[in-house]
Amino acid sequence: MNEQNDKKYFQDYMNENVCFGCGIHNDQGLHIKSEWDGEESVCVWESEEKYHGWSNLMNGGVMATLIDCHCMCTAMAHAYKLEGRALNTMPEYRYATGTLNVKYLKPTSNNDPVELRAKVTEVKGKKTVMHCGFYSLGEKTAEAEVIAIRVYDSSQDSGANVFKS
Ligand SMILES: CCCCCCCCCCCCCC(=O)SCCNC(=O)CCNC(=O)[C@H](O)C(C)(C)COP(=O)(O)OP(=O)(O)OC[C@H]1O[C@@H](n2cnc3c(N)ncnc32)[C@H](O)[C@@H]1OP(=O)(O)O
Repeated sequence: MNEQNDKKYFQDYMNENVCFGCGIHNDQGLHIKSEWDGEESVCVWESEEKYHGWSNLMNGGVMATLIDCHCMCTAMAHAYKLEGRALNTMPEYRYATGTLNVKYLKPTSNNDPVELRAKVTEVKGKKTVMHCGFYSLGEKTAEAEVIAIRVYDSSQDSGANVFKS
């Protein structure tokens, strides 16, 4: 078996995740894959024709979704890391977007893979603040300030929690 096929990403540990951007259980989704590169989390993603904005440029909403999901998954992985435990351990945490502030700096080509690099800048209680750079051919074409809020903790009663499903 190809070594690449054995590789696991943050999203592979998110049970029951049907999210359009990061869910492994969404057949129509973007299927982003995030992993650590030192203190930063990295996601490389290739566009398809259905995600075009202009014929040669990426759609800005799709870019925002990539940033959003990469950062929510990064917040989750970072929380586990802070607790010194692996992603396949309990309790499970999930994060939702509180704030997503994207600045589009330059047009982004559809034709080449894009790279997202996120870094956690602050953790306070259930809030994780991140900066995310969005790169095309090594050039930064967008950047974002993102705030994730922990909305699910499997060790707590989730009876009335809408984020459980
Ligand atoms: C097992 C499960 C399976 C499912 C897997 C699914 C995985 C899916 C992954 C999907 C990924 C895709 C991603 C998606 O698409 S997620 C979908 C889009 N996002 C939402 O729907 C979120 C809707 N909003 C809410 O539910 C609540 O307002 C949230 C959860 C955001 C806050 O909640 P709550 O009201 O309880 O919070 P708190 O009052 O205790 O405040 C706590 C701290 O947070 C600070 N704060 C509060 N609000 C905001 C804000 N908007 N921006 C910045 N900061 C905010 C606040 O000042 C305080 O900080 P500090 O004062 O202490 O410093």
